[in-house]
Formats: sequence, C-alpha cells, structure tokens
Amino acid sequence: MTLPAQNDDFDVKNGIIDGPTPPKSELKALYKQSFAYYTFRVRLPSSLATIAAALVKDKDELITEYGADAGADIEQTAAAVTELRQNILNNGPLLPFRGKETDTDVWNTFLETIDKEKRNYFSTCWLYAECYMYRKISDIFQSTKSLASYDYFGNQKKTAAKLSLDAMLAVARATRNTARDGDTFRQLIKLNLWGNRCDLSITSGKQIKPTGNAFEQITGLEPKLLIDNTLQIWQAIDGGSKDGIVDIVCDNAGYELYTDLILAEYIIDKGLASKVRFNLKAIPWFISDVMAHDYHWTLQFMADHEDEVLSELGKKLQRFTEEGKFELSPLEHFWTSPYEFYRMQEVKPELYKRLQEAQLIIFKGDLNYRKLLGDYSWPDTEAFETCLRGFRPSNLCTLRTVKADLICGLPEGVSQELFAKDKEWMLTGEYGIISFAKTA
Ligand SMILES: O=P(O)(O)OC[C@H]1O[C@](O)(CO)[C@@H](O)[C@@H]1O
Repeated sequence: MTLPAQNDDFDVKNGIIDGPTPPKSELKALYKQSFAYYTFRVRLPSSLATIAAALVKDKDELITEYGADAGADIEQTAAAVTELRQNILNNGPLLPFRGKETDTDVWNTFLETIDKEKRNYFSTCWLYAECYMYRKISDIFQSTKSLASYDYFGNQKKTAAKLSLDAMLAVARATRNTARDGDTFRQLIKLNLWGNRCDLSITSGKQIKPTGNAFEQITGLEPKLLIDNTLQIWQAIDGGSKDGIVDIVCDNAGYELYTDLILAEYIIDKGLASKVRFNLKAIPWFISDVMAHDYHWTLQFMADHEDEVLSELGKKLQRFTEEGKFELSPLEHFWTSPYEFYRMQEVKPELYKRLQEAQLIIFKGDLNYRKLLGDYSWPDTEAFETCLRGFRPSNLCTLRTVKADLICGLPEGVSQELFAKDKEWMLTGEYGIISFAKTA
C-alpha cells in the first residue's frame, strides 16, 4: 500500500495511530497500518474522482438519455461528488441525510448511535464509514431532478460482464451435462468463490478480465483456498428438501453474478431445491454490486448472444425467472445499510424471518463477510460460529475472496505463514475461504 507523501499534518491533526489495528477492536482508519486508512486516504478518493470525471465525459450521452435539464444536474453532482471526496480527505463528519428515501430515517437513526466526536471517516468503524460513503453518493444523485434513477456504476458493470465473455462461454460448455453428485456441486461452489475476485471496488474501478479455463483454474487455486467447508454445504443441501428454498445474498454483477446463475441452475435442475432467491442491492453499491436491472441485463445479454450455448442458457434462465424457480427478492434496504448481520433480528426482524424459510443461505463476497463478522479484529483462529454473534437464521455459508484485513476460522499458524510471505496477503483477493455454519 503506497501512502500519500506525508507533506501534511493530517495524521497529527486527526490523532492517527501509527500502528496496526489492535486485536479484538473495531477496524477503523485511525490505525495507519490498517487497510481502512489506505482505503480512505487513497482508494475511495480515487473511486470518487473516477465518478466525477465520468459524469463530465458522458455529459452529452446523459443529456440525450435524461433530457436537457440533466446538464445542470451533471455539473451539480460532479461538484457534490468532488466535495464528498474532499470531505473524506479532510476526515469530515458523517452528516445526516436530508433526502426522502425509504431508508433515510434508518440511516439517520443509525448515525445518531455513533458518538458525535467519532462520527467521521477515520474515527468510526470502517464498515459504517465506507457504507456511508456509498449511500452518500446515492443521496447526491437522488437529490437531482433528472438523475435520481441513474446507475453511475452501470457502464463499468456492463463492461466487466462483456470482458468476461470467454470465461462465461467456457463455463457454459463445461456445465451442460453434469451429474447430481457432491464432487460436481463442490466444484461449482469453488467456481463461484473464485468468481468473487472480479470486483471493481477493490480495483477502484480498474477492469480485470477472468482468463483461462475456469475449471482448470479451480484445481490450480486449491493452495489458495484456506478454508474448505464445501462438503458440509453439500451435506446440508443434499439432505434438505427438494421443495426447499436457497437464498443467495449476492455481491458483484458481471462474471460473479454469472457464476451465481450457474450454481442456481444446478440447484434447480438437480432438484436440490425448488426455488433460488437472489437478494440484490437497492442502490448502486461498492461499484460492482448487482441490482435488479443488472440481473435482467445479464440474462438478456446471454439470450441475445450469437453463441448458441450461451443464448440457450440465457433463455432458459429467463424462463426460470418467469416460472418463479429463480426469484428476485423484494427490494431490501437492509443490504445497503451499515448494520452488521448479528443486528438483523433486532433492526429488521421480517428479513430475518424470511431468511429462516431457506434451507441454505449463501453469502457472497468480502463486504458480506465483513457484515457477518462485523468489522472487528477477531483472532484469526476464532470459530466462525462465535463471530456470527447469534446470526443463525438457517444453514449458511460464506464464499469470500480475502480483500480486507479480518478473518476467522483459520488453522493455527496459517496467517503467520502468509504474513511472512506477503504482509498484504489479505488485501488482493488472492486467497479464498468457504465457511459453513449449521442452523443453530
Ligand atoms: O465485492 P466484494 O467482494 O464484497 O468486495 C468489496 C470489498 O472490497 C473493498 O472495497 C476492498 O477491500 C472492501 O472495502 C470491500 O469489503
């Protein structure tokens, strides 16, 4: 992590502690050697600059699509995004939202629970501040007359999907005549895990193209899989009811969503459940997170493709969606709130109840992992069940490539070994974990 030249007294002014995150503490940018500090000093300011620049570059296109009024709105949003960027760099306050959105009150009530002197980007929990930033961007666009419905990450998500076409074709061909057995299922879970590497928020928007034959890659990636509970997941779903429900709490659009669709197709085709529910985001989130329009765009992109196999698959999954075998869960703002999952039962009991209907819940990606554990420096050998702090609506698993400096459930000595090899091993998505927790 290359930090900005220390030509300012930022650290002194903001009480930055020049060390790592202490054990059993909230992750926050107050600790200079934390990923949170690098995120707020470098990564997120870079992402915000990209959004502001793209607005100016796409101005004509936007005016064509959203009308002449959009011109003034574009100027206003670009300026507001730039101001948000400066607020972060100045360690500004997390101010209450003034919009009239469905989740405005939930967010403002949450902000009130943070001590006022800690209610800024570098002093409050990393999770809260980073989620706040993405919600603030949405607030900026929602407050305009013409751009309230504009997905400012949409082009990047579409480009990422098109870049992954070769991998999609390879996976489609390799999954057409599969057997209903544990080995195949476990391979598909691992394929799904490694699809999580294609995440634009970790690259601050830089596109990465999944290369090579996905299934051969899985074998090659075995040494990078630090926790493999795929057998327990298979036993839970194989032992479940064929009329059961599987919930996927999704993460990124593009190739990662495609691997979710491939896994869901297998679950339905092999009678492992009768319905797969996709839990998507209500607003543009962490650059590449999937929203309902991304889901429909992806299926249409497949169905329209000249490649026969991909096109047939796209049409089949559109039929699954029409028939209710695949279902988009009702719009749920909890997934774009700052709340850790152990607080769901208290703050959104109806969602917890809904998840209890499932026989398996699959949580995708790093941010969902951070919400399962809370942004907290658990001992890396701590049991996954302990870190869930009572969040046990059903059998659940997490498929996560490691992109943030928190982890649990590792065998003794593994993290020390990895730190000795590369002190930034937790930040790149190079390693992955598949952890499972049985219904309580
Ligand atoms: O898309 P994913 O896998 O949730 O990754 C998002 C993660 O990437 C980061 O932006 C970089 O670590 C984190 O802030 C966030 O948890």
